[in-house]
Amino acid sequence: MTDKNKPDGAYDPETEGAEIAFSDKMSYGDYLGLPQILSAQNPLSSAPDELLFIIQHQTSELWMKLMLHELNAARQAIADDHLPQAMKLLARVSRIMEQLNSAWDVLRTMTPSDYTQFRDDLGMSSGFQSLQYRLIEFALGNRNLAMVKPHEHDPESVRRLREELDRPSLYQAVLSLARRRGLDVPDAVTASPSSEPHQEIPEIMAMWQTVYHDPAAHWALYEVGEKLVDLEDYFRRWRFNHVTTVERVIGFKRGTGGTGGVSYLKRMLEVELFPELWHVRTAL
Ligand code: HEM
Ligand SMILES: N[C@@H](CC(=O)c1ccccc1NC=O)C(=O)O
Repeated sequence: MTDKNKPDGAYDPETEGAEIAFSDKMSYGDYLGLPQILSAQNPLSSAPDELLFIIQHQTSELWMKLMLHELNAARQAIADDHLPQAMKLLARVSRIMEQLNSAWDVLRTMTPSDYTQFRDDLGMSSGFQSLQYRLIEFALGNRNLAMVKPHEHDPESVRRLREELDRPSLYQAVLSLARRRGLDVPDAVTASPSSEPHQEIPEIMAMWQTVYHDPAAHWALYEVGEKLVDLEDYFRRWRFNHVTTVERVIGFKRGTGGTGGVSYLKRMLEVELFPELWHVRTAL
């Protein structure tokens, strides 16, 4: 731009020393891969709200990517007995869940009339087929081999899901920690990675009772236990926000993924990731 085009007093980045020549240097957009990210919104209809719908899902998937990264790091830190690091990472996971939960407030502004303009274009695609969501559930301990099936068209997704099922869940990592700290955890609970949802086990309930009866004597486990309750609390809020938004937008229609829709999502509200940590409260 020539000087005569510059209004008096306007900020001139060049004279202030700001770099302006990026043909041979890495710029903001280069580093962040923005050309790829910002060209990945491809609405199938001319409905005004389809862009909202796409961006809502894409941003959720980005936060889920970070959540998986932090959850895996937390699980490793627990296995390595690096408790302060694990606590920091789990606190971050809860903040990420808060981001995911707040995002529903944007999508809630979409009415049934807005959504029905493009719902048919979605075909049979559905969040039910979200690989990262399933990996998160598996990592936390809500494991179910049947949920791998919708990914069978994609060998890389199946590989990642199976790899996850071959690792101890976050909850199993915590229970192994409890055993290392001298608490009574039956061998069978942590002997091999589980491929089924965790069911309440009386011995684990007794173990948490010991911890919660005397927090000072078992401080590390007490802190980890509360972090898990925090995490599940946020997770439940996500499920609740989802089912409420779904009922608001499609009522009791079947889902595009083929489930009963709201009836399926309500059933998922009953899932308990860390059942003993909730049930121990009644016994205190
Ligand atoms: C208007 C918005 C939405 C509607 C109407 C909707 C509807 C549904 C329905 C009916 C299901 C059950 C599966 C099926 O049969 O399709 C489902 C599952 C799912 N949706 Fe959504 N959804 C919406 C937004 C979102 C958003 C923003 C996300 C974030 C990524 C999301 C993620 C998921 C996931 C992960 C599942 C599987 C849940 C599970 O198996 O427990 N959905 N959705
Ligand atoms: N299952 C939704 C469709 C839906 O919401 C969706 C479709 C494609 C990609 C992500 C979606 N989000 C959550 O399920 C429905 O039945 O309307």
